[in-house]
Amino acid sequence: MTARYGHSSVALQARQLRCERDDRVLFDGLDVQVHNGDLLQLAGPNGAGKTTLLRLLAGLNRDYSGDLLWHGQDLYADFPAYAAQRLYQGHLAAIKKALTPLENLRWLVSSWSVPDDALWTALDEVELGGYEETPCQQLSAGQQRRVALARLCIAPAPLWILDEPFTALDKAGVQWLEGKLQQQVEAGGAVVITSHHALENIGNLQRLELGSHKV
Ligand SMILES: Nc1ncnc2c1ncn2[C@@H]1O[C@H](COP(=O)(O)OP(=O)(O)OP(=O)(O)O)[C@@H](O)[C@H]1O
Repeated sequence: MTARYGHSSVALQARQLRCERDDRVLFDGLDVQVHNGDLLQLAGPNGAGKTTLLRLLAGLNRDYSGDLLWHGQDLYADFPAYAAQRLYQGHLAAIKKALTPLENLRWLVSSWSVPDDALWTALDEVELGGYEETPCQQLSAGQQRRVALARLCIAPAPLWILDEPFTALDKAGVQWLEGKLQQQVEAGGAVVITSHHALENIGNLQRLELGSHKV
């Protein structure tokens, strides 16, 4: 199929990355390469540094040494341009509970020009048809997660950085999300993900095990 996001070059790269937390070295000398069309799963025990690494890669934390590059350029050389290319979903759904799914989604995709009818279609795709204008505090945990994930349907970001996105999803939701990940890599997009969910069925899977560094 034609790759929406271009040929298979190195998209995101970490070189000799080091990060410490409270005098504990989480990783040191870490080299990571994510190509267009790759799905990189970060693995490792609780506290190994998976979320920390995702936040570094997303540009949400600058407490590191080493290099972080997006298509060969430092992440911070033109950070707004990088931020518009990557979609970050933290381990919490991180939606505003007083707002409706429609209002949340409008805010979540505000970096991109997404017409309102696409928001309705996305909410329908995540089985929230009929709940579009219900305050999110009245939705279940899985439905709230679906609100956050609905942006995967519409945000034209070539890089997805996802922290435990399967949390709270039911079987149908898990299948839907697996399908979205597959579509993203087939379209030449890249995904970096932490998940305890098996992702072996998705193409171009790579795994990076964290947690080998001691104090
Ligand atoms: N803001 C912070 N300040 C100090 N220490 C932190 C901070 N954030 C994380 N840590 C520490 O860094 C280590 C790595 O945390 P992190 O959340 O990256 O691990 P993780 O691999 O994602 O774990 P889990 O599987 O439990 O989600 C932990 O020991 C944690 O206590």
